Amino acid sequence: MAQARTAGGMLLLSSRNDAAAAWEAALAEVPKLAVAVQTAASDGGSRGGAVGSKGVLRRTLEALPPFPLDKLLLAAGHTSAVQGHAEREDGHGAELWRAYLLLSFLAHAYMWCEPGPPPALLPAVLAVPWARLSAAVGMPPILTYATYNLYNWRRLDPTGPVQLGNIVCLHNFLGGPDEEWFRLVHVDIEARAGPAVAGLPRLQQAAAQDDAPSVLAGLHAVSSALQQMQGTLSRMGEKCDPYIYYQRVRTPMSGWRNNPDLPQGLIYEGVSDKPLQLYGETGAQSSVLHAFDAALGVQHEQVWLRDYLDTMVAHMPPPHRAFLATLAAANSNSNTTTAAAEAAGSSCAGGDSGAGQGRQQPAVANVRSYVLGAGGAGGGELRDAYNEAIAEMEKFRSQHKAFAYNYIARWAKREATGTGGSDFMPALTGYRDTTHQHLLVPP
Ligand code: HEM
Repeated sequence: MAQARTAGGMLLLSSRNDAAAAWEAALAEVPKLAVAVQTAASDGGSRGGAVGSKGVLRRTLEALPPFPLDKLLLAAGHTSAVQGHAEREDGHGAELWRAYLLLSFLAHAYMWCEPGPPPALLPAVLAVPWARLSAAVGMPPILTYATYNLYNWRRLDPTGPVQLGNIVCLHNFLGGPDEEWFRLVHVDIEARAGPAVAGLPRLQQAAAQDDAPSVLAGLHAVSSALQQMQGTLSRMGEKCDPYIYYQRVRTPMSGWRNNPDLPQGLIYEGVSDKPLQLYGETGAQSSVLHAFDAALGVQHEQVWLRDYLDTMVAHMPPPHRAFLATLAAANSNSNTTTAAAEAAGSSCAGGDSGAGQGRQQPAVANVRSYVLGAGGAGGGELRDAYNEAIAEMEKFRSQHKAFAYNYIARWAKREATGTGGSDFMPALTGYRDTTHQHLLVPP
């Protein structure tokens, strides 16, 4: 997670020039403009709710000065030197990520924060800089889990922990406790998962070295993280009401692929005459469950389930993708391999960012194969620890599926898709059941 980048980036962009300051001001104003639009509509004002109609929010965004993109891209090299950590972590400057977040929020506000059907075209003033920034940071031009959650929070007490009670969001669409809490629960879950995720390469190395105590420790860390994640998820209802979530919180996260409101997709004016179809923001773009799947050798055999998760990986920051590729590569060979750790070179979760640059990597192995092959009493202990981790992952997926039902499916009048565009109830059942099928039975 990259709090420093986002908070620091906000100041950098605002102070760059008047145009940048105008864009930052618009972002801060989104919740106000969204309410103003709705008030006008209910008063019988300018908003009739017809396709393409424009209220004060859309008009304000269209009137923004050209986004100072070229200056930003030119300055990125200089910024990278200043923001050394951000440059190493993402391969791009903090300011570019800040601008990508800003454009993502404003584009989704333009699309979804006025009542009525969404427009079929995103105007060039938003579409062109958004598309160019997306390319610059290696992400798709759509709101992602990274911009919605991972780079969108700060601590109240900067010396305190990253946990509910000490974190707040930087930006909102409509605002209010339900939206804020929904997002912060995700951030807390990422923080609970972080240490175990960071330990996964070491777990695969321990398997390669036949270091059973370290494999046990790594598996216990995964179980413990998943238990804590369930604890946080169980708190969702404290401040995020299912009905408010369904009616208000979820809409701005939506995309334009497999979305009945935009069946053709969305035209990005000045970018492409053909509509683009892209999935919206979803927890499926968090690397945590993907990483646990990869490290424990959980494979989603059904093509449609696997394809969806693979597509979600393309919505993650490049270092997260590389980290997942590294973990998965260890599974392609049931013997040890060093190539795996060289595949991508850096970790999303605090790993050595200098990895893969000419240094020989420690051998890694498929953890599931290692546990399967371990005999004797030690083998039983390893199998129990592996099964506990799988069982906790199944519990998390089960609990999460219940939330998806309570917060979406039970309110939906027509067949609902998730904000990430999936046919989610069968999909979430499939992910849970596949996890269960990976429990090892005693020989
Ligand atoms: C009220 C709370 C939540 C709801 C309603 C919800 C809804 C959904 C839906 C509908 C999907 C299917 C993909 C899509 O089309 O969007 C999904 C997938 C997913 N969500 Fe959530 N989600 C919630 C909270 C969370 C949280 C807190 C996390 C933690 C990171 C999370 C992680 C995931 C993951 C990992 C997937 C992919 C499926 C899997 O690997 O099992 N979700 N979610």
